[in-house]
Parts: sequence; C-alpha cells; structure tokens
Amino acid sequence: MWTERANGTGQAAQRDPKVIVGAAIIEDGRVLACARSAPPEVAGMWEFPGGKVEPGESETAALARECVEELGVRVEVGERVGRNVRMAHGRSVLKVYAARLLHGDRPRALEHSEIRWLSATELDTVTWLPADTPIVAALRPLLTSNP
Ligand SMILES: Nc1nc2c([nH]c(=O)n2[C@H]2C[C@H](O)[C@@H](COP(=O)(O)OP(=O)(O)OP(=O)(O)O)O2)c(=O)[nH]1
Repeated sequence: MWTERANGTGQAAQRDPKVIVGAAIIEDGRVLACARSAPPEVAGMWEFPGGKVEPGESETAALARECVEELGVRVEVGERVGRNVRMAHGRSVLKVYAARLLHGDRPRALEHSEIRWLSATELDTVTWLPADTPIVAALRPLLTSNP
C-alpha cells in the first residue's frame, strides 16, 4: 500500500509516511481547537495544534516544539487519542495525543486565526479538517469523563 522504491542496493525499501502529530490539549473537560490561517484551501477549518515530525525528532518532542511555536505553551504529552489517520493517499499519517498545559501557561493564537476551548457538546460547532473526524469522535468520551 505504501510506496516502495529501490534503495540503491537493488532491494526495495519502504518509504515511511510523513508523520503529522496533533495535541488534544484538555483542561476542565474542554479541548483546545485551533482555526488554520493558511493555506487558503483550509483556512478557517479547525485542527489540533501540531505539525510535521522533523527527521530524528520523537513524536513527543515534535508536539512540545509545535505547542511552543503555535501557542506559546509548554505541555505534557499523554495517551494517544483515536487511531492513525492516513492522509494524502497514504503519504502522511496523523497521530493525535492528549496533552495538558504545564506551569500555568495560557495558549495564544500565534499562528492560528482563532483558538477556542470546546466541551464535548461543542465539538460539532466548528468545521474540523476532514482527517480529524475520527479523532474528534474518539475524543468526545474523554471530555465527558474528565469534567
Ligand atoms: N497540525 C495539524 N495538522 C493537521 C491536522 N489535521 C490535518 O489534516 N492536518 C494536516 C494539515 C496539513 O496538511 C498537515 C500539517 O501541516 P502543517 O503545515 O501544520 O505542519 P508544520 O507546522 O510542520 O508546517 P511547516 O513547518 O511545513 O509549515 O496536516 C491536525 O489536527 N493538526
């Protein structure tokens, strides 16, 4: 299913999909949702803060870095939320982790057009990026069980 290519030794090497990590930052039974400011095709759609894992970087380190860059906050990364979601015809995969804010840090929209705290009943009030739909479904019970 994933693309294969020759690796120079005549053997086929599997090209791993690019990993995109997202943080479901939960506080008081609400999750932080972020509206993309770019590119135009997806601007105004909502996502979890995060981004591409850099070569040699762990998923946890990537999440911590992205939360500082995008929101100016330090987070502790917890359990996975939902399943791996294949995107871009299998060329990338979205993995979301629960997270919590550390040291009293308060998120600011440094790269997004808007950020909002959403309770379980408010999750459907925004338009999520399509890949996030199964993650949002998996998140709902976590918000109701952690009031
Ligand atoms: N961060 C994030 N990206 C998501 C989510 N859902 C989803 O489909 N994506 C997609 C949107 C983008 O195509 C891709 C993430 O790319 P990005 O541009 O945010 O990553 P990045 O911060 O590393 O970007 P850059 O350094 O290359 O500019 O994954 C989500 O919940 N969070």
